[in-house]
Amino acid sequence: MSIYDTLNKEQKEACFCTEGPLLILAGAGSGKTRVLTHRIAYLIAEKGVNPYNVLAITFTNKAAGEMRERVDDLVGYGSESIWVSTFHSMCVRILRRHIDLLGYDTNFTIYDSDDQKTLVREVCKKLNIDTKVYKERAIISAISSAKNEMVTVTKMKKQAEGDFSRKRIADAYEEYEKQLKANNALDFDDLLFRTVELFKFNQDVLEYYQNRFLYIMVDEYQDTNSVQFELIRLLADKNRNLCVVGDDDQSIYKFRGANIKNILDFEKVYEDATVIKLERNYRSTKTILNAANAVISNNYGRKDKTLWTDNDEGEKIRLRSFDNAYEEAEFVVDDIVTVQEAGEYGYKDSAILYRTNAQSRQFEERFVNRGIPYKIVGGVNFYSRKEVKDILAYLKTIDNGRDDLAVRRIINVPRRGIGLTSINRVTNYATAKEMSFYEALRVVDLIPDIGRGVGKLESFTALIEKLKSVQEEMGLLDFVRFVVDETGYMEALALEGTEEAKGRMENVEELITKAADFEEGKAATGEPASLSDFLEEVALVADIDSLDETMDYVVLMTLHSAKGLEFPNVYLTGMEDGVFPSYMTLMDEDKSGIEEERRLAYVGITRAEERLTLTYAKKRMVNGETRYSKMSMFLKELPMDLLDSGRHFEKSKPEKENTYFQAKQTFKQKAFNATPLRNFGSASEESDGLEYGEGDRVRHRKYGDGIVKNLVRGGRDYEVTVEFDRVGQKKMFAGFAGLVKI
Ligand SMILES: Nc1ncnc2c1ncn2[C@@H]1O[C@H](COP(=O)(O)OP(=O)(O)OP(=O)(O)O)[C@@H](O)[C@H]1O
Ligand SMILES: [Mg+2]
Repeated sequence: MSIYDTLNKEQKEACFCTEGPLLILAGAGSGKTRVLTHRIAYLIAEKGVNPYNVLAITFTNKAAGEMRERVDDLVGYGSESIWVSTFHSMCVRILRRHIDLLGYDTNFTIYDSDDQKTLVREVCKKLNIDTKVYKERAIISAISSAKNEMVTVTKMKKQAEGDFSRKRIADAYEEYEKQLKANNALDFDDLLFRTVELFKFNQDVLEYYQNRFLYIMVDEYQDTNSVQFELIRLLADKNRNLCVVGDDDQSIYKFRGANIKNILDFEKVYEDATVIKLERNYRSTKTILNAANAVISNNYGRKDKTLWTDNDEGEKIRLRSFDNAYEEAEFVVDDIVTVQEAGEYGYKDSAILYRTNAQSRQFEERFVNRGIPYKIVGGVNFYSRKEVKDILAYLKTIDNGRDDLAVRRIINVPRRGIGLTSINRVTNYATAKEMSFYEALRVVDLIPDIGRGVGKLESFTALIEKLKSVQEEMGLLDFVRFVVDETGYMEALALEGTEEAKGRMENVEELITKAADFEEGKAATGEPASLSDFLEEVALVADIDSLDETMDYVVLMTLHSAKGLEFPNVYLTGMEDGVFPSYMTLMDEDKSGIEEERRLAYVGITRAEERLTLTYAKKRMVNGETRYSKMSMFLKELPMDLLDSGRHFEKSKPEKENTYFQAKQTFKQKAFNATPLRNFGSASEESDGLEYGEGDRVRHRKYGDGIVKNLVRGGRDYEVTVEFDRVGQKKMFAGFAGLVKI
């Protein structure tokens, strides 16, 4: 039996159609991603294509990793030489090699949205732009849209002629670009835009990549934007072996410039394109699929598609209403526990989906109280936390002294008595002399009015220089540790002694663990782990990438993050008009907003394999205000015969009330007993939350086996000391360590 026998007729056709442009247009769960994987395998194993000549683009780094693994399973060799990556990672890789052609250093820094905000604030200050009139967020989004549409500063200025407020935005864009360049930094949108520029103005570089990428594949094509399309078009121009897969019904990133036209017009751009439709869904029960089809059929202007499945009818979809968000969360968490205890679905089989990140809190609190392992994807991204950004700013300063934002961020963190006046003087001097902030610091004694601050500034520079000088001699992990110690960062947190400071220390530890992982990963491929590479990886990890299927935890995330994923048991929560669809889209005259929300509902419903629960609350706090809402219009679009809406009527019966009351009591009892460990999976329901004790042998995913020497209870967690067989003694927080008794 060959590996392709597991594909149906249309899937096989798509898999074997390797030459020329190909559009695979198909609904959710029809095996698009699976076909891509098999197609790569086919190219390599059957057509003898060198893996080096294959480029596959996925939506997340995690999906890229999975695709590579699957190809490896299928073919058994070569998967490491395929370029499987997100658009952003691909562009970083290309720019690191060639961006000097555009006048940047190849060790450029990547700015995230926080850095962008800081920069825009500075730009507004410099240009005297009133941020009450021109909101920072609006400026950022105008710049971002411009870049996604490949509108340069010059072009925007031209477009803005005669329009004062657009001209102000264009001015801001210009200054923003100037500062980015001066900082040798790129924002996320630049990664794509600059790569397109690189290709457009350097024919030989473009040709090099055209000759390399003989076969190009793009997953989740419906969410590509103009600049991404241009990039693909340029790369595929010579060989035209371009295969894109997508579902116009799942286009949900319009707010990030995704252009649904890219998929709808594919056949116009590539007139000779083969189009293959996949109509059989392998993921969901008939009931779930029918519900999804019913909802999406309310959208206009879709490509006609029918999706069917041979799977079972399955359970009815449960619809539940609640008086408030508190009860909603209680029900969902309770239900997850019930099916887990009944042995029906493990924690990791259950996913809670919602429209906005803020909705996670209610669920999170209940999970913490009851000691149930869970993981929030999104929300406050680990890498957006202050302490993590601080340490990264140190590393950036060491790696690329030209990143002024990074240097200014940590010059007085921890406190060194360097005041704003001194910092401003250095900034002014740097601007006047057209040098970077750090360069100015290195010649600080030349700054005329610097005054008494000079000594402190000099010792800061001395510290950085010292760190730079030892960097070469140390491995990445040791170096990051050294930075954390030498800068006094951890010590300052330890001195604070608060719960919050302790949480921050844990996050710094987690960053160190990340460095260890990174070093190990590189070691496995025989490459050195450089600081620049590490910073690059960190800059690009989307939160979804941290999802680890081997861990048994409930996953919580927004509908946007859930794209491409599947779970046996799914809860779609907050199904209220004003929440989902969002208030903004409801108010809008233009119905395209509602249609986009409806596609999001379609994405949500089609994540479920077997069991789907839809919930809504009549009352909920939104932005600090109590809001009363009606059930979502999308719920009304569901055929009644697919729904089981029974139980919420029962709920008003006194008997049921009692059960509720009792259940609440038990929760309280448990909450009192449980140790609120963090959401890293090692929490259990026992009062101490740990399955090992002193003297036990345990296993750590990085350090291997060892023996527990000591366990000290801290405020939120245990500090465990383990003597590892391989690496000696290590101290760690239980909630992070993921130690398993052996
Ligand atoms: N021919 C097949 N035989 C058995 N299982 C299949 C087949 N094709 C796809 N599947 C399974 O169906 C599920 C959905 O497949 P996949 O994720 O590739 O769909 P998709 O079209 O990419 O979905 P989405 O639109 O959500 O991204 C997966 O679990 C996959 O393994
Ligand atoms: Mg997919």
